[in-house]
Amino acid sequence: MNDNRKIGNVILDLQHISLAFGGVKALTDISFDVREHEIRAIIGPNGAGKSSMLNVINGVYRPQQGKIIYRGEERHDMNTYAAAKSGIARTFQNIALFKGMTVLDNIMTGRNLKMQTNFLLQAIYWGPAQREEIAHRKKVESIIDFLEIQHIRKTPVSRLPYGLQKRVELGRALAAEPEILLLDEPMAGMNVEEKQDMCRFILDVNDQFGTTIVLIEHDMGVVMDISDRVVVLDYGKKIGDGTPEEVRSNQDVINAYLGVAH
Ligand SMILES: Nc1ncnc2c1ncn2[C@@H]1O[C@H](COP(=O)(O)OP(=O)(O)OP(=O)(O)O)[C@@H](O)[C@H]1O
Repeated sequence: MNDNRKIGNVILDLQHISLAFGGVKALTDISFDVREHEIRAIIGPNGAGKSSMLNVINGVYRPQQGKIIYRGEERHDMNTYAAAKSGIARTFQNIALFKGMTVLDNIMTGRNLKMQTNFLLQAIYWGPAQREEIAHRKKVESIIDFLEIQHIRKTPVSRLPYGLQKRVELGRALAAEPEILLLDEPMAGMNVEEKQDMCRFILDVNDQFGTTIVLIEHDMGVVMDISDRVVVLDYGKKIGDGTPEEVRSNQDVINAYLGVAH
């Protein structure tokens, strides 16, 4: 096992998070933490609040109650830009790529936050801007190699099968060199072979780059196989939290998945 894989201290601590949309309580008093380098899954039946939780973490929604401690500091006034700038990248349930652009250019857009020179500076100081561009290209090419998509680097995304589009989306998130990678249903709609590939890449990202991963996934086999710890939501409340074995034997979790009335 690679040294990067050693699970470290708490990097993200969510304390008593509550979020409501008008009268709909999407999240009620949810607390859990995420440790450095771990793979942390959020599971739960439809409408349980999983996406809302991810949206709170990356600043799309601001909870009405609760605290978010990231790297030891309480986060205030978070928005998606600030979250991305602070090292939190994400992929979406529905692919959000520029369909007409090539794989290479899509992944390059993931470097935006890392770019120092703006357009004016690029015009005046062509040399440094060009050096920066070369460095970004190198990074993007290394991600393309890592994800084994060299053969499609110049292909427009719209021409790719679904599984490969999901891989490109992962590539774009990785281009930001995130500390925490949020994956919203990374295997949704995939066939068995595509799922196996995606599992391998997620484990490799975690292992080789040491990236902390928080993922929502409906495929229980996958979740139990690759996660270090799992938090379970149901109707916006936390009903379980622990290792896959602990969660699997938790009666509240079993009831929620079997649809037992509360
Ligand atoms: N923008 C919104 N406006 C109003 N209600 C919302 C909004 N987003 C989510 N909700 C509601 O909050 C609750 C939790 O939804 P959320 O999408 O977080 O669940 P989920 O566990 O991700 O579900 P799924 O597995 O179906 O994607 C649901 O009742 C949903 O209808």
